[in-house]
Amino acid sequence: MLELLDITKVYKGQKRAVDGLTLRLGPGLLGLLGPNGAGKSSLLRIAATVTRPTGGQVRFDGADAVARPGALRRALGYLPQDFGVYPNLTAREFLAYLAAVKGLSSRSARSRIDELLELVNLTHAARRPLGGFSGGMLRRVGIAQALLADPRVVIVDEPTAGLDPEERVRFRNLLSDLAADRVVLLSTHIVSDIESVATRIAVIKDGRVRLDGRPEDLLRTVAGHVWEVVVPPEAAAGIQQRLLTTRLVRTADGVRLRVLATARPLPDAVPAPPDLEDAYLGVVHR
Ligand SMILES: Nc1ncnc2c1ncn2[C@@H]1O[C@H](COP(=O)(O)OP(=O)(O)OP(=O)(O)O)[C@@H](O)[C@H]1O
Repeated sequence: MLELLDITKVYKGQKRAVDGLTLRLGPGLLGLLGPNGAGKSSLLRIAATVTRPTGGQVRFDGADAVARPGALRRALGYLPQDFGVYPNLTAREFLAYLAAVKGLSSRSARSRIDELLELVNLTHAARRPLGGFSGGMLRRVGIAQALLADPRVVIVDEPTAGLDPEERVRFRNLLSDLAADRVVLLSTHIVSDIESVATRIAVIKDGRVRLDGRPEDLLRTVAGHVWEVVVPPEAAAGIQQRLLTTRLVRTADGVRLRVLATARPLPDAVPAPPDLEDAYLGVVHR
């Protein structure tokens, strides 16, 4: 449905932010996972037709969405990373304004806005100016505006930044529901944001796809390579320098390290079942 084909993006005087990247998206939630600066936001801005790629094609239902972005824009809900609001408008006024921009009739906008305010848990704050909203509340307004026109394609850039744990869970579930019959593309550098909801994960680094598959494909890349070991606190730093450490927990007995290694890295190390965090770090540092 939405195809990003051999996309490159070069900003003036910079290295390639996106470097020949291809993703073909159908219904489901694709989690775009990558460290800071990997090129996630650049790619999402291109997919949302906000920025033009330096090279490559964006195709929506087979048609060129760079030359003629109208069809994709009408089908799109987009939450950019740096989402801005008008501080003097109330949540309801702001959403009504954006609904008008998107061409929704005022009657259907009104009921849709009620529904969305409820969905993002902001009904109680609907009549308050956005200037007084917390970061998490503003993020939820951003999510609501992305869903205004009942989009077929939902693109959200680091949507859980600033949300508290309860809001994160709520939001994960919401996106998972949406993805049942829509294209949902979500970028994050936090593995737990997409754990258990992504049907597909693309790990990107330096503007390239390092792995693209189901969560179980990602897990398979480190099967048999995850180890846990408890070491005295004074030994932990040295091991961390030598081995890729995916977790460190201080316990009463010492420091419990989780490390990636192709063979048993220390005599006391025991094998552990891999999780997505191990697999992601393994792919990024490979
Ligand atoms: N408008 C811009 N002008 C110049 N360089 C840019 C611009 N936007 C991004 N870059 C550069 O492109 C590279 C990729 O950035 P991008 O924001 O796409 O990555 P990201 O994976 O989204 O990272 P983050 O999670 O930090 O937002 C970085 O080196 C960044 O400095």
